[in-house]
Amino acid sequence: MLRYIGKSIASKQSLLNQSTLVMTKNSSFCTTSSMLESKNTSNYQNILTEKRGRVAIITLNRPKALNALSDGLIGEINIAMKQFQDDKDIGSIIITGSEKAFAAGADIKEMEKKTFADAYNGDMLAQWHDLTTIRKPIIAAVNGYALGGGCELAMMCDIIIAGDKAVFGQPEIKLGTIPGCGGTQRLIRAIGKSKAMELILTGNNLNAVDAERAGLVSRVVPAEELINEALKTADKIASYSQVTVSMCKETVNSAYELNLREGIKFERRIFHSTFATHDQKEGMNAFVEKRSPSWLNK
Ligand SMILES: C=C(C)C(=O)SCCNC(=O)CCNC(=O)[C@H](O)C(C)(C)COP(=O)(O)OP(=O)(O)OC[C@H]1O[C@@H](n2cnc3c(N)ncnc32)[C@H](O)[C@@H]1OP(=O)(O)O
Repeated sequence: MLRYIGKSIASKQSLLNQSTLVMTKNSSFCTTSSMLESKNTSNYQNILTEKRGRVAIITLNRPKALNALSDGLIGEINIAMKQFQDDKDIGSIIITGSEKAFAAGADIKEMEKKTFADAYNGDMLAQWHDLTTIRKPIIAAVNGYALGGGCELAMMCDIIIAGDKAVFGQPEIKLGTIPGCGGTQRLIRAIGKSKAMELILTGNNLNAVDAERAGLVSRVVPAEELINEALKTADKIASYSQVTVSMCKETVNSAYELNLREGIKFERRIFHSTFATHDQKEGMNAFVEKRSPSWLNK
């Protein structure tokens, strides 16, 4: 499926389509308004975190710098992600920014004076990739600018939902450098070589509608509806068996690494292994008995 419709859409379809029928019957599914809320009380300087029922939300919070992704900000994202990864009550994670900017890229002021030795010896930007080790589904809810590292951060997530004013781009060429956090690799996989090459070589931006048409984002919603729409999707995913959701995410992501034959075989083996879980028995039995499933591996 990934090879036909792109990762952002494939992840969403794969994770959502498991059982629409079951979801409509599932009493544990809660609407965003009825979900328990708990706001962040920790000492983060650059992000806010909160829980809404089984969904965690990380909000980038450097408004004066348009959420430029400083080392400190990325470090805090990694700490929060790890905490939510370990939190059994959380089933999916949303990462978002402000109405003006998801993130305007890596922090240029922080990078400006670095030498090659600083960059190389410090393995600059390497810590960003920690995000890709998180096994719970991550939705990037993007309003405003997602440029450079901001676009790359969104592409590291599993699903991108865009507000209608969102703007994507890889403007590094204008700064005398190149994308350094997966942009040259992930963008080409998301939208194909010609479009990716044009964006990266010109530094031009892509608006939300064009980003959806190109397959970079799974859907576009009115800017003011972005968080609610992302929450509905995240909440639905979080209501399924967590072990199955993680298997699903891992299998979809394997299409990035494997050729078709290996990928199909890997998928079949993971599919087989779902038959070792309680939740496969429960899900199928609930369908047969016309009742809502009660997942064990929440
Ligand atoms: C991984 C890598 C290598 C990278 O990501 S490199 C960075 C790629 N990103 C970019 O090149 C985008 C840089 N930003 C911009 O082009 C413009 O800020 C935008 C996004 C078009 C918005 O323009 P405006 O609305 O006019 O806002 P603008 O006044 O430029 O920005 C507001 C503040 O945010 C700061 N800012 C914006 N993007 C920043 C960034 N990437 N790094 C550091 N500061 C940034 C900007 O310097 C300004 O600060 P100050 O008020 O102290 O001057």
